[in-house]
Amino acid sequence: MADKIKNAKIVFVVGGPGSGKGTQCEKIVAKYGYTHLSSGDLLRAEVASGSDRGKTLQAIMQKGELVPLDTVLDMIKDAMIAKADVSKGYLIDGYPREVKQGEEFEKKIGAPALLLYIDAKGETMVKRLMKRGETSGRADDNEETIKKRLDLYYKATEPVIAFYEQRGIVRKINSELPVDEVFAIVEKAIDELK
Ligand SMILES: Nc1ccn([C@H]2C[C@H](O)[C@@H](COP(=O)(O)OP(=O)(O)OP(=O)(O)O)O2)c(=O)n1
Ligand SMILES: Nc1nc2c(ncn2[C@@H]2O[C@H](COP(=O)(O)OP(=O)(O)O)[C@@H](O)[C@H]2O)c(=O)[nH]1
Ligand SMILES: [Mg+2]
Repeated sequence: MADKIKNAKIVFVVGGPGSGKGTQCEKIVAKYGYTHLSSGDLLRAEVASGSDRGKTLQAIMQKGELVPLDTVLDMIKDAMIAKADVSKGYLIDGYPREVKQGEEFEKKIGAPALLLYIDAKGETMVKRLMKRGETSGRADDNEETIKKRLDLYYKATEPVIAFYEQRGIVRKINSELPVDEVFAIVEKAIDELK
């Protein structure tokens, strides 16, 4: 089964909470027909299902912590296989969150061709998340959890970017700009892949 996705084009989309990963991914899907897999959305779907596993996940996410690596990776892999026949490429949004997650992904699935580093200032991310929290209904879009998510991002996820920079596949995207200007930079990075 996993053979089906062995040669797939894989793009990691990494950035802090509220940096604009999901927003840019939607635009990439519209223009390039890639399959968008947000690890956070997959986890939230499991929570919404009301399963026992979902209940455990909910508690972890509400604290702003990371769920066990294997749980997320299995979900991503299953979702990738389900789309293998129609996918032009995969946007893996919000993963890897730590270097170990990247290493395991490569062992079980394959290597990324590109890492889009969606970069915004800490204060920008907090502002965006507080605004999103007014309507998102997300249990983790509150001031206390946002602070923990940001701290964990700087501690665990920024090293992921350094790790892939050595491989020359990181494109840093300034997401302080308006959405369409950010996308213009994203387009260049995706076009280079062809
Ligand atoms: N690989 C992952 C992805 C997510 N999570 C957990 C911890 C996160 O705090 C929560 C929500 O993930 P999101 O990617 O949705 O959250 P972010 O805050 O990073 O980004 P966004 O603003 O896109 O929701 O799920 C995790 O443990 N491991
Ligand atoms: N000004 C501005 N706002 C953005 C941009 N990208 C996202 N936002 C806003 O920031 C919030 C978080 O964006 P989202 O895509 O959910 O970020 P993610 O957490 O990285 O997936 C959303 O409510 C967006 O409206 C951008 O490039 N510029
Ligand atoms: Mg998102």
